[in-house]
Amino acid sequence: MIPSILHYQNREEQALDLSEIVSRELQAALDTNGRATLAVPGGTTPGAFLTALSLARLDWSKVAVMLTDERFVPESSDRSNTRLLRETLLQNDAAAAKLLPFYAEADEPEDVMATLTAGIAEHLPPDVCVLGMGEDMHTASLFPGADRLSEALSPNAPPLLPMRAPGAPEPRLTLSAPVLRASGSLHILITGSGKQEALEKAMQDGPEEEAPIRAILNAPSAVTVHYAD
Ligand SMILES: O=C1O[C@H](COP(=O)(O)O)[C@@H](O)[C@H](O)[C@H]1O
Repeated sequence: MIPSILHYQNREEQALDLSEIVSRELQAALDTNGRATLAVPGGTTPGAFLTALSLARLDWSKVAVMLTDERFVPESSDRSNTRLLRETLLQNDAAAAKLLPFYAEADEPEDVMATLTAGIAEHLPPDVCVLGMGEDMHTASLFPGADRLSEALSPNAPPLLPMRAPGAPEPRLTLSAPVLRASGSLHILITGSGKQEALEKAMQDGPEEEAPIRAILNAPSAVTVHYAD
C-alpha cells in the first residue's frame, strides 16, 4: 500500500496537526471499545507532538500508553524513552493514562522479557501507533544489521523482543513488525531532509532487512507519513 505523505510548513504545525489526528483516532477507539491503546516512539523527534497530545481532551484514564521501543537503561538516563514520555505525554490531561512499562531493573533485557510481555498482552495490537524513523531506515528498534531483526520481521514474531544492533549503544526492547503492522492506524513522524531522502529510498522495492521501515510502509492498515523540514 502506498502511504499518504503530509508535508507541514514547520515542526510546530506538524506536532499540533498530528496530535489532533491521534486524539480523534483515540476518541474513536474509546467510543467503540470503551478503552484505547496508543504506541509512541522515543528519540529526539516526538517531544513537541507528545506535549501537544498531552493536552487532548480525552478520558485518558481509559487509555493505555506504550512505547514502540525502549533503550535498556533506567529512567535516570537521558537516553530513556520512558523518561521522555513522563516529561512530555504523561503531563496535563494525559497524566491519567496508564503507562505500560518497557523497562524493569535487571542485568539484561532477556531477564524481564516475560514480565514486560505479560504487561502489554491484553493491550495489543495498538489502536493507534506513531513511529519514528532513523536515517538508516530503522523504525522502533528494528535496525538494519540487528541481531534478531529477521525474527522480529517474521509473521510469527513474539510481540516484544530484545534487540542489539551495531549502531545502538545499549540493548533495546522493541515491538515486532507483525504487532506494529496490526495497529488500527499507523503514523510515521519524520523531520529533516536526511530522513526525507531515507524515506524515498525505503519506498523503492527492496528487502525489509535493508530498510526495516518497509515492514510498516507495506502494512495492511492505513499508513500516513508526517514530514516537516
Ligand atoms: O532510537 C530511536 O530512534 C528512532 C528515531 O529517533 P530520532 O532521534 O531520530 O527521532 C525512534 O523512533 C525510536 O523510538 C528510538 O528508540
